[in-house]
Amino acid sequence: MHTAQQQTSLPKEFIYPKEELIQAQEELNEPLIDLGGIFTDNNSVATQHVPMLVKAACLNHGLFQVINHGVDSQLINMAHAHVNDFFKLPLGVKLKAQKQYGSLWGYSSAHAERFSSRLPWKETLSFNFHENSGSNQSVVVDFFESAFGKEFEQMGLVFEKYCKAMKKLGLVIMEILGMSLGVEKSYYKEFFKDTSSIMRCNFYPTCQDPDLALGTAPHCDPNSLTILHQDQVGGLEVFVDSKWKSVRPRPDALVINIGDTFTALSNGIYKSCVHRALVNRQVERISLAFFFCPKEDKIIVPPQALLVSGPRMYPDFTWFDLLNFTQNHYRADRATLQNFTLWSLSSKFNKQT
Ligand SMILES: C=C1C[C@]23C[C@H]1CC[C@H]2[C@]1(C)CCC[C@@](C)(C(=O)O)[C@H]1[C@@H]3C(=O)O
Ligand SMILES: O=C(O)CCC(=O)C(=O)O
Ligand SMILES: [Fe+2]
Repeated sequence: MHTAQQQTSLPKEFIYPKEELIQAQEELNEPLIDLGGIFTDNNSVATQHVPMLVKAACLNHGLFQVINHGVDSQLINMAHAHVNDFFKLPLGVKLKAQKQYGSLWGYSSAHAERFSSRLPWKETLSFNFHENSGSNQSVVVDFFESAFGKEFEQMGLVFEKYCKAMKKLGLVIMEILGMSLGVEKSYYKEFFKDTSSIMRCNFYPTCQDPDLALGTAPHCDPNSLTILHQDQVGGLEVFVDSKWKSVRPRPDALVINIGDTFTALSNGIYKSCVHRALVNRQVERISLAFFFCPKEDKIIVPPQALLVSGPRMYPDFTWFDLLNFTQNHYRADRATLQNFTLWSLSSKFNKQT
């Protein structure tokens, strides 16, 4: 048990073991990648330099930042302003969309509906994003209006636009990732064109004892790619070379990290980034995470070009299977993909016998 436990007013559900709380002493030296001017007239990536930088980061730790990414800075600011206003609303309003056990959508305070220890010091608002072919109906506006009422239409419209911009950028990154791995340029871009993704707004309140709690515990994102915008407070850290390193907030940049599903799609070549978020005593923090995911029923298979030099590292699975694992069987952490692999192999084995 933590020795400081008796001297803190922090509820014990929020206290993490001492060894998980060692703070970063240095900044991550991730590449800051300029996406300005890398496209040809038909919107295709026309430089080898960017894929080379991306490759180095993804072989090493799985995180890089991009600038001149094409997402309107006003849109990002509006998204942050709406999120700030949302989390300042009375609890009763936020609870209109209370996240239910077994669902990913809605408002959650500390994931207390799911877990009872190592609770994260955060509130979250999560919703689904996909583009309905043939329909003008926006899933995002629908979510806000049906959860909170017509007054939330504007927030829904801002986030609809934000998610569309994230999807567009996600597809560009997929092209860059394909080039960097030496596979056919359009392979991953095609694979993800019908993505159904998860948008999550994270709000980290100030914490009376930030040395005992975590905003988000160490984990790899189970999805394929995460595009994150953090405010200027700081708190995001990456585990690399057996040390925690902080990721410097840059207002004009988006943080991109590789998730477990992309690790599987690259046959284990690219690292899913181990990261966490700290909290602090002085100032609350907001981050906007767009979890870029494959369509739920698509089989995750690496391209043939990555299979010539060695065996398959992971079994066939779908995003539906891995998502279900993280929501119903296992709390996502740094070993999700490894444990999912063991679990799915043993459940297939059990089905056969
Ligand atoms: C599929 C998902 C599970 C989580 C939300 C999305 C993508 C990231 C995952 C998460 C953020 C990883 C850390 C643990 C987690 C429980 C959290 O702190 O929010 C994870 C999400 C979740 O299961 O809700
Ligand atoms: O808030 C952050 O900086 C990171 C959040 C995160 O890792 C997540 O939501 O998956
Ligand atoms: Fe994450």
